[in-house]
Amino acid sequence: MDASTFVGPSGRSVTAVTADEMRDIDRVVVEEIGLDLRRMMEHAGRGLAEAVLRVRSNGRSDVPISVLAGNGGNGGGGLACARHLANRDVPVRIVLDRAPSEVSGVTAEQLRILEAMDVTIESPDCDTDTYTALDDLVVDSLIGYGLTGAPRGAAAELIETVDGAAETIVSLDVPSGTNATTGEAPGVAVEADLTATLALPKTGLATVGGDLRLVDLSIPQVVYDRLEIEYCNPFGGGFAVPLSTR
Ligand SMILES: NC(=O)C1=CN([C@@H]2O[C@H](COP(=O)(O)OP(=O)(O)OC[C@H]3O[C@@H](n4cnc5c(N)ncnc54)[C@H](O)[C@@H]3O)[C@@H](O)[C@H]2O)[C@@H](O)CC1
Ligand SMILES: [K+]
Repeated sequence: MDASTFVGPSGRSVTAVTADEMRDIDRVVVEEIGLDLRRMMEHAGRGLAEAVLRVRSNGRSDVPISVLAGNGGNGGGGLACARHLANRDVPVRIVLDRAPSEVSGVTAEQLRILEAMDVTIESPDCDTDTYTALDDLVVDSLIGYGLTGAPRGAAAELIETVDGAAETIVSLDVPSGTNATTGEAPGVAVEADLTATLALPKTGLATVGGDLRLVDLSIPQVVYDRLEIEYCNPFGGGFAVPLSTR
């Protein structure tokens, strides 16, 4: 992928990375720098919430929000976002692609916080009609760069439902069902109006529709230097920037 495909507001090129390169970045950040997933997930959740609130303030200021969440890092970022929304009295509910008891790791920690806040949490064992009646504004955090093969099970059902039901979809990192490296969809995929992608754009986003926003995870320059990935802080004095493609 041509490194100049993505352009920040200053007109400067922003390097795109494959899923494998992003995994390498995550590994160096965690293992060599000590910036752990919990911390980065908080940045992801806040950046996503800020993007969602911008969309909602743009003529949709009273609309409730459904946050679709999977069990991985992508779902955890969506759950952290939901906390910020609930803290601002935005009517928000969580729609999981599995039972709450099957959510694990750091993502389960995010879920426990929402349970303690009494945020509504639905899962496939809920009443079917309720489960699939999504709100007009949907946050898609089912699957990120960890997609393997065509979406299956409840995740696939939710992707199909959201594409038909929601007026506006904001996806985290990549639209769920889209291969982050190639942009191809091996099965159903979310059609996002806006994708809030994390740290650096993923190469596959070059061929995906909708607007694009880059959210800072606070990954230091040294990480990119160690991996010989060209990086010049694209955020300026802020923490998120719109990206365009060329
Ligand atoms: N620096 C980072 O690494 C951070 C990453 N975050 C997010 O975490 C994501 C990566 O996390 P993970 O590696 O846990 O992976 P993902 O969360 O992208 O995907 C794993 C989840 O997707 C499900 N899944 C994968 N393929 C599926 C299929 N075909 N059908 C149904 N379900 C499927 C898996 O069961 C699992 O629940 C990134 O895309 C990013 O959005 C952020 O939340 C936090 C910071
Ligand atoms: K997603």
